[in-house]
Amino acid sequence: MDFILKAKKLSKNYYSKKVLKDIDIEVPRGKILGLLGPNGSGKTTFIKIVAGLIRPSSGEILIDGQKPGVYTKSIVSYLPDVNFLFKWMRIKDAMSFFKDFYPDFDIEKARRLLEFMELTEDKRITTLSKGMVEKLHLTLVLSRKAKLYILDEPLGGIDPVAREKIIDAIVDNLNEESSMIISTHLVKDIERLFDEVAFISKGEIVLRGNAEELRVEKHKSIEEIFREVFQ
Ligand SMILES: Nc1ncnc2c1ncn2[C@@H]1O[C@H](COP(=O)(O)OP(=O)(O)OP(=O)(O)O)[C@@H](O)[C@H]1O
Repeated sequence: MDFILKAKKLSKNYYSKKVLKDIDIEVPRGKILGLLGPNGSGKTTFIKIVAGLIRPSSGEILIDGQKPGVYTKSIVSYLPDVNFLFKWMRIKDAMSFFKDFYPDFDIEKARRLLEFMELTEDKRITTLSKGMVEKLHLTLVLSRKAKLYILDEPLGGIDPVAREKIIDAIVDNLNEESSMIISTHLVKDIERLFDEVAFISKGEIVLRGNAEELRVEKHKSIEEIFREVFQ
C-alpha cells in the first residue's frame, strides 16, 4: 500500500516528560485517519510534528516520503486548534492573506465554501462567533490543494446541525488523492468520516486499524470503542 505518512517509533519529550512514546502511525494515500484520544493524550503534539512546527525527540516521520521541512509544509494544510487570524481582519483579508501565502490556495473554492458556511466576505473577524471562526478556519484550510490535511479538533464549537452539513462538505471537497488526519475526542458525529483510526492514550497508541474492520470485529461503533478504551 502507498502511504502519505509513516511514523515509526516517534517520541517527544518536554524536558523529562514523555508526551509521545514510540508512536507508529501510517496513513494510506487518499484515506482519512481519526486520531482519537482524551484531553492531554498527545494529539496536538503529534499534529504539530506533522505540520513541521516542532521536532520529535527520536524516531522517524516521513510525509510523502520526506522528513518534515520546506517541502512537506508546502503539501500539508494545517488547521490548528487555536485562532490563527488577526483581529483587524475582515474575512476577505483572511482570504487574501491565504492567497498570498499559499500558491495552492483556490480562491474560487474558498468563495463557494464560504457561501456554504453562510459567511460573507465583508464581515469583521472580531464580530464572528466561535463557531463562525471555526467555519472560516475550515474554509481557508480546505481551500488549499494539499496532499495532506491535518485538522486539530475541528467542529468543536459548531452546532450539531451545521456539523452534519460541514462533514458532508469535507467529504465532497476531498479529492481522491488527498489524505486527512482529524484529531478529536468528539467521535460520535465525525466517525463516519474515518477510514482508519488510531486511539492514543497518555502518548501511546493503544489501538489502531481500519475503522470498518474494527466495527465488525468488536460489534461496536468507533464511539463505543472509544468509551471502552478510555473509561
Ligand atoms: N510546550 C509544552 N511544554 C510542556 N508540556 C507540554 C507542552 N505542550 C504540551 N505539553 C503536554 O503534553 C501533553 C499532551 O498535550 P497535547 O496538547 O498534545 O494533548 P491533546 O491530546 O492535544 O489534548 P487536548 O485534547 O486537550 O487538546 C500534555 O500533558 C501537555 O501538558
